[in-house]
Amino acid sequence: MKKSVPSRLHSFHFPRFSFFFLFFFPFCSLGRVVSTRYNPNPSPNSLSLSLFLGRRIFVPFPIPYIFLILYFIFAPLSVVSSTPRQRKRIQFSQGFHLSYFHDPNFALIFSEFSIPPRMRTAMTCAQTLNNPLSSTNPHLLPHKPDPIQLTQEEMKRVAAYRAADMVASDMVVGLGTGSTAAHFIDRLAELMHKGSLKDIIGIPTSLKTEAHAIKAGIPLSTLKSHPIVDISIDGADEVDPQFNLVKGRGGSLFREKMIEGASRKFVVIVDETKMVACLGGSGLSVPVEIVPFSWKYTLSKIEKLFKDETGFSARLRVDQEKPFETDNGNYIIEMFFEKGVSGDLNEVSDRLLRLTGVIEHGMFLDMATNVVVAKTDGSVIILNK
Ligand SMILES: O=C(CO)[C@H](O)[C@H](O)COP(=O)(O)O
Repeated sequence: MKKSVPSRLHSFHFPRFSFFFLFFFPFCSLGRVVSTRYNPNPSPNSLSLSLFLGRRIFVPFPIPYIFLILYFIFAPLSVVSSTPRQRKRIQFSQGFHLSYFHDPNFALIFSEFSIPPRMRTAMTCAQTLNNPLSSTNPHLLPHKPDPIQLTQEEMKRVAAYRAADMVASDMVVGLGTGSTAAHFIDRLAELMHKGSLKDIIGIPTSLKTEAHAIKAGIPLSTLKSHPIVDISIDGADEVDPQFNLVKGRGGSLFREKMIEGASRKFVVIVDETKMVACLGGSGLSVPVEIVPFSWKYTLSKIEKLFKDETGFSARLRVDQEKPFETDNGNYIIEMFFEKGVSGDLNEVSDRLLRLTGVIEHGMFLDMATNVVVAKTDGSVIILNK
């Protein structure tokens, strides 16, 4: 059992001066009785010993009664608190407890009602400090809960849910691919089923997303039927300060770039770990989709293009010892930049796209209109172009 710390704030110790009332009452009241018997104009301070004289006790003089009342309130308590006795304690839930004594003269005697330490601390702080958290006295501080630390998955969900608020009824919505976009699809479906969003049409950016959206009950269409997309919401692997992105580590960069490029608004949803100073700066791959035919030729062309880039390397993406295939039946070349992609990104993009065999690359330049960034503390920042 925790030892409670005595404090004026959390426990009330009854005064120890009740004996004063015990003795003073008879002197006062009987002084009045005696004086009325022997003296037609009695003084209230006359001394008498006849404490229990029936009717005569009801003298119209208030002071003895006040002392009597005070005595009955304080005497038992002061006796207890001034006499060393074994204290008993009843523990209630939530940390409250009641201490008491069993005294032969006064039976059960209430002694102390104690407030739980956590409430006590809060009270202490509330009384002594304007802002308890700014106190320099650690003993007065309430227990500071650890700051929220979201996992990366939780951050992805936070960003996705926030972005779902940007969708309105009757919109054609580009549905991204990846784990962050998957949270968005779940949320979108939830809002549609609740009736908060009506008449949504989704355009999936991959076969995986298509399957997910069908399962979630989102009506789907294609870019052919809906060439203008109101809003696309998708994750990214990297976001630089100009909202340029690296996408496609999930392998869906071609369809993503097409659908997101056809969108009035392209909202990128990321956790804060995806924010980089320059593309490729995370040290992870920048993907390029290429045709499978003579892929080694295309790989060698890419290597030649970046031969002056220190620490550059490129390789074919493999999945279970076989070349990874995109939804379009193509391969992916993964490019690695030791210090990020240098030079003019548009120029780098153009040179890459001119290489025979290259279909598309994962640098999404000047496409995103908004970036929703979830932070580990649970807050969300929305960056608008
Ligand atoms: O571009 C993508 C798929 O092609 C993804 O959006 C990107 O890889 C981010 O994925 P995740 O949300 O799982 O981190």
